[in-house]
Amino acid sequence: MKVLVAAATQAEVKPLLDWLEETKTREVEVLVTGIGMAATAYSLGKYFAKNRPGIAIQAGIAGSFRHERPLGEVLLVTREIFGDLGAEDRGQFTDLFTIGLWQHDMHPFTHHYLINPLTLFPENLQPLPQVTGVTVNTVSGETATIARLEQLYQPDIESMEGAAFHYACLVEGVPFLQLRSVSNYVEIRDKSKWNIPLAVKMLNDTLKETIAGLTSK
Ligand SMILES: O=C(O)c1cccc(C(=O)CC[C@H]2O[C@@H](n3cnc4c(=O)[nH]cnc43)[C@H](O)[C@@H]2O)c1
Repeated sequence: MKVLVAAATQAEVKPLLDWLEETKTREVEVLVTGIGMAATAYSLGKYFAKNRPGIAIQAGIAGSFRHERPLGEVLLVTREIFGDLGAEDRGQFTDLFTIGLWQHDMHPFTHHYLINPLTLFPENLQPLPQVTGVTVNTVSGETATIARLEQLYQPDIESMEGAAFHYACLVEGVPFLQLRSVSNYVEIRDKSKWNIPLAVKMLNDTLKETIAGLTSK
């Protein structure tokens, strides 16, 4: 089966790239989409216009709203939402559903979430915690922003690409998985507390296992 791995940056999937080279795995294509929703949507749209993978896997690091989740933990994001697409109305954020520009159950949304139906689930994938992701253009670092996102959407993690990936795969009918490892907590910004090397290592260990199962390596 042809597997697409989409990542925002090459650094997030470098161990996987090295392993694919070592094992001479040919069924896997890695697409470095760039950071953010616009770059991800453009890159995936262009890719799907010419290619039809059996499964697409988005792999990346993320911030966790849940402080009980240890840094480095790998999560399967099964529900996504756009976190800052809307309008400000007298100091209050209102999303496109509440404004009425989008309907809650319009395709590909299910009650305003982008839900992975998990039509293809690799047998060897360890039972990872299934979580909800919110996707934003700006990494949240203010108490008011964090409280707003938690109150509106009850997210477990935050990324800058997840919802764009779910949207593209759902519209194209491509089975998909979003794997994220926790590199930091969503809190008042302190980059010294992030652990990107650990998150990248754990993410890539899970990615290799998943791909080995899909390609019988
Ligand atoms: O140095 C920075 O300020 C910085 C900010 C965001 C991301 C990075 C990266 O190096 C990785 C890019 C990737 O990371 C995801 N990410 C990680 N933590 C968060 C978060 O708390 N909120 C949103 N996104 C996060 C994101 O998907 C980026 O594409 C460096």
